Amino acid sequence: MSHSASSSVHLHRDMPQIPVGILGATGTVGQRFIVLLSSHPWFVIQVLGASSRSAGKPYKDAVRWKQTTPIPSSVASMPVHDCVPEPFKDCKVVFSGLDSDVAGDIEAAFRAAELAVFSNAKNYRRDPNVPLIVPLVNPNHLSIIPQQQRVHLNPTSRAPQPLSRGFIVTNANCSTTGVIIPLAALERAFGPLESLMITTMQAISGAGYPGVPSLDILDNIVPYISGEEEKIEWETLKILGGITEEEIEAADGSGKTEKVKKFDMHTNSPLRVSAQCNRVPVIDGHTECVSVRFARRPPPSPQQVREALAAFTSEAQTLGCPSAPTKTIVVHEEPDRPQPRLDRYHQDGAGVNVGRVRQCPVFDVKFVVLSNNVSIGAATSSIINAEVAFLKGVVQA
Ligand SMILES: NC(=O)C1=CN([C@@H]2O[C@H](COP(=O)(O)OP(=O)(O)OC[C@H]3O[C@@H](n4cnc5c(N)ncnc54)[C@H](OP(=O)(O)O)[C@@H]3O)[C@@H](O)[C@H]2O)C=CC1
Ligand SMILES: N[C@@H](CC(=O)OP(=O)(O)O)C(=O)O
Repeated sequence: MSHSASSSVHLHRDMPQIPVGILGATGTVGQRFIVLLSSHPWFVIQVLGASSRSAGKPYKDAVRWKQTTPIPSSVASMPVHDCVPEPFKDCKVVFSGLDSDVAGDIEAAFRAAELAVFSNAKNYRRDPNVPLIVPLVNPNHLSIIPQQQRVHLNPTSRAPQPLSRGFIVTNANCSTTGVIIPLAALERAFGPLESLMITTMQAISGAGYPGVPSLDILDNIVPYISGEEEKIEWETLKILGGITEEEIEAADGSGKTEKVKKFDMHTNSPLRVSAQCNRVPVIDGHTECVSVRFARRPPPSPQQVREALAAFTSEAQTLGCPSAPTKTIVVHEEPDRPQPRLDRYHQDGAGVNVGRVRQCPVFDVKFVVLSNNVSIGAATSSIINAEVAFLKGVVQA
């Protein structure tokens, strides 16, 4: 596929071809899945799903294709199915780009049918047993999956039995994803963060297709995106927090104890986050202005921050995930970068761009982040999450 494939795929040349399905295959995120997966070294698109408006049609007739490359010939004539588990039963992984109005019930039905679901939708991000993973930051949160499988029993077995293969993994909101990668790099280098102020300028593709009416967004900025600020403020705590383990009394009345994992939501080092979100007339690429105060005093200098960002590597990269960017964070020195039109397709949109790192007279440092909302902000994250799951043996090839 892209950028990093040449450097890492050879490490996993023996990986068998893995059948995958896509839910919401006709949407903005679904189309990005099609483009990325059609040249993936391991994953092979086997089944496509969308609404009843699309089901029964060949993909090329169901989709309003908005990508800059043609529909891959391998999927153009594939039939679109309803989003029910049966046609997907042989898929090792199901990627979901479903509208959140319907993702909740559909993804739960797929999990119950023992399918591994990697979702972009917001529905299960707050679930205490579902990992919320930005693959360049916290793939270690996959360790909650056995607990999720114990809680959601297999409905087809006679005696109550945990799921053995079905689970849901979510990725984060696209603005959370862009900003959390440099923040994780700073925490790793300089210890806990104390306060964050984040102002976003979000692309219209974030609202799906057809999205925001042209008469609202041309020559304009809309200073409101429903639910977005709360998502950034809350998701940041779940992703940057670790997982704790507690011994509690087992619910079966036997008097035995059991270990229960919990997301710690950054409770040991309280982090205050304030986000303000704006929709701007850019097609792809979310820009975010960030000010950070560190807990440790004295704080790092802007130069130390630049060096720490540039040096940051993710576990996904060291594991050899073929879709992980070679450079997780590109640090720009030019005074007027990053810019969406110039920087959003660098590394196929799999990494993030940071620039304008400088002293903040109110907090400690401030900088600008640019991330591709439909790539690392959506489909690319799900794909890397699935790659990590295979490399860690969470999903068997
Ligand atoms: N766009 C972005 O940048 C990001 C989006 N997300 C999230 O990803 C998900 C998809 O977003 P996006 O691609 O923008 O949305 P779109 O509106 O572009 O696509 C929605 C998809 O869901 C399908 N769908 C709608 N209703 C049903 C139904 N009743 N049953 C089955 N399928 C249905 C549509 O199929 P059909 O064509 O047949 O109607 C389509 O394939 C959302 O949950 C969104 O919040 C997350 C991060 C970033
Ligand atoms: N709300 C984001 C895109 C999105 O769908 O977010 P979420 O996956 O958190 O619902 C935007 O409009 O740019």
